[in-house]
Amino acid sequence: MAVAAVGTCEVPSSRMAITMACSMNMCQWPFPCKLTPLGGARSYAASVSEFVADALYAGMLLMCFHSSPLMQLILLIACLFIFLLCCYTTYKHFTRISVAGVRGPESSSWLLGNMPELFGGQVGEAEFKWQEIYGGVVRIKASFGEDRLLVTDPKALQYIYQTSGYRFHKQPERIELTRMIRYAQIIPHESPPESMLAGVEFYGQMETTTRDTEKLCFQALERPKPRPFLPLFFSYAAQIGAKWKDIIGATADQSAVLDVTGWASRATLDAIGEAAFDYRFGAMENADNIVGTAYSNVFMNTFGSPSDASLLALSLLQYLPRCIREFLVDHVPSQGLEHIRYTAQVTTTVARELVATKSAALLQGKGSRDIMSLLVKANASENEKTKLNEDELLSQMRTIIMAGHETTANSFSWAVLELARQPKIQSRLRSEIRSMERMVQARGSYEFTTTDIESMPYLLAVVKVCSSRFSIPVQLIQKIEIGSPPLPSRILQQLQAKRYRRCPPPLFRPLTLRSGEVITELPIPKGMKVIISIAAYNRNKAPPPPPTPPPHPTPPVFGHDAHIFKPERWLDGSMGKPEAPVGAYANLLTFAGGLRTCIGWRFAVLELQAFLIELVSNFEFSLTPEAMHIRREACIVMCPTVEGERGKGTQLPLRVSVASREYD
Ligand code: HEM
Repeated sequence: MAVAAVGTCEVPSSRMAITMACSMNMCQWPFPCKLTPLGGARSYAASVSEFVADALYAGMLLMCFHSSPLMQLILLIACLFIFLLCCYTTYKHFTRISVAGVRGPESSSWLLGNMPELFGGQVGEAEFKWQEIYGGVVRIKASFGEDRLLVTDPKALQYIYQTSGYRFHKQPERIELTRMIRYAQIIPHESPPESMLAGVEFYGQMETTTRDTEKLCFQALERPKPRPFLPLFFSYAAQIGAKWKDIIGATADQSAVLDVTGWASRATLDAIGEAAFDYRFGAMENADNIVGTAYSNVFMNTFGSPSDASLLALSLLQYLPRCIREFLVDHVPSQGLEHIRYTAQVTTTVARELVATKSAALLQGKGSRDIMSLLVKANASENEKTKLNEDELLSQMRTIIMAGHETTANSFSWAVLELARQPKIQSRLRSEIRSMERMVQARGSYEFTTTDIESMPYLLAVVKVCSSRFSIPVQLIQKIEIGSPPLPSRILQQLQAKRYRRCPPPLFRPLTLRSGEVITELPIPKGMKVIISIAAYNRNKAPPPPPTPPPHPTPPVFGHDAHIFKPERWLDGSMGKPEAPVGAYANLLTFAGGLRTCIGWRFAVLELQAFLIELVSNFEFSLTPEAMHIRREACIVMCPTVEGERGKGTQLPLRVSVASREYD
């Protein structure tokens, strides 16, 4: 063994032999091998033996050269100390839960790991490939040789989102970026702990508090009666339609190339403003309005096509104390960060105006029931527990605008792109919409109700497949296992009553380790960062786990043809009842799941349905030469860009013409 050879003149050659054996994958060390920072398949054994051998060898040489007995004693103690320290770290290494045995891609860079592949390519490119080769849990490398788990296994995701949702929080470096949108003004009021993990717990607490505020927003979004959103969505879709008809009417061939994403973005900004805050941003009337302009391309500029330097900078953030992290994110001169800071400033100004107006209305007893009015009411509450401070109010507004407008706009754009690529699906959808229109008109109305929409199976299937499974707006979510969660005592009591234990997450599909061993449960160590790939889960082909005896065989996740765009999947009964349901909507992870489910998911789905009904009924979409080269740009929200024209930002140029009603 490496350590046994220490102390003889054979040390260097024995060490070299072990290192060579390891680098040639010949290492006979009985424990799972870990990639060392320098890359290549060198084992942990080699690294430790190399370090111990170097240290002891140097110590012994020094001892030989020093004649003073005191110096020799000190060196002996130092050598002993190093030896014991190495024994301890080796013991810890092999007794703590390790993910080193999980298979994953090699990384060519110790500095950046697999991050450039994950974030530099188009959405899903890397994850689809890794999922196909390695299965539902993949070990990938982050910067400085750090292991991360990329998870797409449904049962492991159930564990992360549902069973142990409180243990998984946002990562510090990602939180910094979220803070730009949401927390910027709240943090100075708190005095959080300094350590990295404690910092995460602090944010965890903040996340828990914020989720309480979100509940309030959720109530406002989920109440269908006081603010009926459907007519509002139809009216904004109709506004787009009217503008398009004007543009098309002025062309010689009665068709025009239009940037569908740009139009959808303006309409969804106005819709969220009116629905959530009872506020008119006026983006549809004025393309140059200040809020719309501030938000335009913000995701693309801030997160799109990250350079190696920015990936490295983002990784380094996690090792810095919180105050330095914040200072850097708030002040570093970078085009992307400056854009997002500007967006936050603009929204804060509008939010302040809004708070003043709503507070005045509340004082006069004219309080409305939109989200902002509910939040302002909570702000004015006598009850210290439910009281919100003004900063939190403003941050909620920023979050809702950011989370609730670009996501839906992009979702709609991807749906329309797929329809342009698949004219048969587009006409079948149009026929269903028009036949429902006739039924609505037959009862003397012009407005679709939610019940009408619910009885349009093809539309429901298209929304599920186009904009949720196939072209997901949010690519991935990163979480960190924080160990004991900072829970409110009420929830802790509930968990204790249920004898809450920490069990390893089970796996839907058994996982083959590097050693060839097959496991059905995978322990996730404390501090481990997991990456939940929404894109890859939504196209998970995993077959049912064996054995699946009749009469109730377990259905696969999305089947062997998961990469094929096929709305019929939801109509022919092939989806079955999922064995491990994960997300809130159609067993998809598009809107996350469990404790972290998007608060606006019903709102978003309804808005998408209304936009599709109105615009597909009236217009025909076809591909342009540029639309043949659309990139699925990975910038938190998946944005469309044109290959070779990424400098122009988000765009989806499609040919739009008025759909004929001749054969109706
Ligand atoms: C197609 C549209 C949408 C998609 C795909 C989507 C997706 C998501 C996802 C995946 C998350 C979880 C993020 C995480 O765990 O870190 C989330 C959170 C959230 N969503 Fe949505 N969402 C959409 C529309 C909306 C709308 C319309 C609203 C508001 C009206 C909204 C408000 C929120 C909020 C407030 C959060 C929590 C943000 C946070 O914790 O930082 N979303 N959404």
